[in-house]
Amino acid sequence: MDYQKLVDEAFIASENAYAPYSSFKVGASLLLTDGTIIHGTNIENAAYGSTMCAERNAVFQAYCQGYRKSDIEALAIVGDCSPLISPCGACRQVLAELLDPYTPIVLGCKDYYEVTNIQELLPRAFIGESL
Ligand SMILES: O=c1ccn([C@H]2C[C@H](O)[C@@H](CO)O2)c(=O)[nH]1
Ligand SMILES: [Zn+2]
Repeated sequence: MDYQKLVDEAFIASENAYAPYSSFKVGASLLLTDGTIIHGTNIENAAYGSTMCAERNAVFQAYCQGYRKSDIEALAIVGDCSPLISPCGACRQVLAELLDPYTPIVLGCKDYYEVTNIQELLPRAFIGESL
């Protein structure tokens, strides 16, 4: 899999970020098994808590289009930060439910990336099977 291409796609996505409050533009890109790439960006709000993160927007968009976790090959998340962006707790909780545990998650910045997964980012997650 071409992780660098997915990182590049996430940076393209970040150009559409709506981040007037933090000025911190985040981009996400999802590669699906049928080759489709879905973008997400952070969308902020004057009521700060109503902000939505880039990676949740991307995964929610995939689900809105009818895709499910088995259709998701990889997720990239990028931001202009050093060394790497790190998804917030709310996103980790959502990704634990909507991605397979070992689906590659690529965390990127301008010239460096690392590949992880949600099992590593949120071990022992609370998931629906616990209910
Ligand atoms: O993984 C992350 C981390 C932060 N943000 C956004 C939320 C907010 O708009 C801005 C600053 O926290 O960055 C994301 O979209 N994804
Ligand atoms: Zn988040």
